[in-house]
Amino acid sequence: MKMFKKLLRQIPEAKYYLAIIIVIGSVAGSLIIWQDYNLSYVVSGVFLDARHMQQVWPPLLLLLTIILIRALLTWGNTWLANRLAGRLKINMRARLLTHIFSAGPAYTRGERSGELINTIVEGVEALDPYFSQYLPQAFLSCIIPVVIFFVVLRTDLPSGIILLIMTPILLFLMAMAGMMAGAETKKHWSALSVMSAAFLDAVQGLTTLKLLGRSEEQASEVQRVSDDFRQTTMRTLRIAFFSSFVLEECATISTAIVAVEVGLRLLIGNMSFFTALFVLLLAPEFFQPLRLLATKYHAGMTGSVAVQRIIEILETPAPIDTSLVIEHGSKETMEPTPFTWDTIRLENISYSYDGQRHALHDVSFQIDAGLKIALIGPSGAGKSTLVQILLRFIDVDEGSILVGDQPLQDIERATWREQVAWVPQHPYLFNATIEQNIRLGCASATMEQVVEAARSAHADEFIRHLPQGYQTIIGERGARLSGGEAQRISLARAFLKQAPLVILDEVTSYLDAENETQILDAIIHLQQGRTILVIAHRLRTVLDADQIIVLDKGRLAARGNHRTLLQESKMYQQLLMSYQTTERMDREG
Ligand SMILES: Nc1ncnc2c1ncn2[C@@H]1O[C@H](COP(=O)(O)OP(=O)(O)OP(=O)(O)O)[C@@H](O)[C@H]1O
Repeated sequence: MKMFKKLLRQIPEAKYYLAIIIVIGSVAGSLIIWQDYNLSYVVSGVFLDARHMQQVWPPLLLLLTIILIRALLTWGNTWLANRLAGRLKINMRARLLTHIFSAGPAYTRGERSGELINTIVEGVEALDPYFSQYLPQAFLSCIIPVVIFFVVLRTDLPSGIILLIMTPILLFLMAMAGMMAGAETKKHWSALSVMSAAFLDAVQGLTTLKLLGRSEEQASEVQRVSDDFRQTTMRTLRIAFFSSFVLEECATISTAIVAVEVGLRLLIGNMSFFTALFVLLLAPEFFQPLRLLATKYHAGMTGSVAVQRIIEILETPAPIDTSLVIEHGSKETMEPTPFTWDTIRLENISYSYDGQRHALHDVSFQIDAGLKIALIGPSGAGKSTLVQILLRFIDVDEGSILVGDQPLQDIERATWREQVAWVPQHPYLFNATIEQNIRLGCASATMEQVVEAARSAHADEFIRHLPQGYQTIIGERGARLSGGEAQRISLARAFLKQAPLVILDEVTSYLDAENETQILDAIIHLQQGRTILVIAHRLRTVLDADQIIVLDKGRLAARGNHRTLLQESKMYQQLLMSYQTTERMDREG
């Protein structure tokens, strides 16, 4: 119930839809009493009181009208429920995606992508039967039987008492079924998430697994989790079918008891035929909502587990700004915002992912506009964390970052990100056309500007040789491009964005000579007139830098230019030696 309230808080309009569905459902459900009343009147009038057609014509007409109204109300309710479910799914998927984008890579790195995808696809899908069937039925099961009970009680006290005795037994059985199904559905959901994650891992890591000769082990792991999933599915379905069967039987027996009691009293002349027939018609209707609820129980349980996970994701603290930023993508314009700065000062910043170990500790340095800063350090030194902070995917725990005189945290994320272009080591390319991929740098750019950016990134030539040029679809993650080509598309995005600060994670993987020359050339071109912060992996980049920042185990180990660091920093000397060795090995193949 708590989760349900939280979900309704996320989607307020669902409340109104649900209220209308429940009101219409209650009216349609209650009309059955009137319908049964008229039916009993007509049947007892014709068979026992030998009434003529003219005498029963008005109640018969009324009966047909009620049946028609009920049919219309039920149809309208189904339409409304499906509409609510459809809107809800679209809304929820958008919210989840926006939230995950907003929480940024620091969040997704700590989660299994397969599990997140499962929640966005399957979890949101499970909201459909939950909202359109289970929830309205759960409410109607509380309303309609109560109304029918009071009508039966007023019409015939003994039958009312039988219903009163049978109801707690039925409710107890439902509660038992609910408890068993609840625990099993949770297991079922987590087995589904584990299976989705395992499949995604296996597909994404296919090349690595094949090369290491481990594909069979991974296949048997996938087989194992699939088997787990099959078993939990079977268990959940067994419970669902069994509980549905028990409830069905209990409702049938209860109706039969009322029928026997009414039949006996009718025989001994203790009851009128009209009352007996009316009570007999109402008794199954009393149990009908609960029976229907039992058939929707499984969908309801799956939905409520999915709701829990969805709320958990949505409640993960995320930055206030929910702008959608993909790599260095700016949202709208190429126009520079009226916002200038000449320095970025990092003052004693610290950050920890888990609240225990510092990924960055007490780091201070300054980035002057127009200069090229190289960031170096051994693996795990905190370079990527620093970049994540500057891209505002995470905020510092301690210390401050001043852009000019303004604290970075006070600048709206979207405004700040318009100032920054990010060229990662492994750029993410979407399964879209080349033009659309470059255009992520600036949505409103003209085609000429896109081509110009591609030309500056030395990408135009190879693009023109592709079958459909700029309109070629490049496959998931740019599967149909080489590493160097993907890198040049990413650089074209950065050119298109025209941001004053470029953050660059230099390519380390081996590129062929032509690709390497073109990329280095493009980077040099990109650096002109801009401030550059580069996670350097090449000797030449380090030597070219105006300032070098050396990080080690999250701390600032040294800073200065090449000449001073060579004399003063042992760490720097060691890093230079390791760069030299790597590059020599690369050259020697
Ligand atoms: N999402 C995360 N959750 C928890 N710890 C993390 C996370 N990302 C990084 N870390 C830890 O923070 C520290 C700094 O990592 P970071 O990725 O910033 O280093 P790096 O210098 O970029 O390393 P590399 O050169 O290998 O990419 C490491 O100890 C790493 O294990």
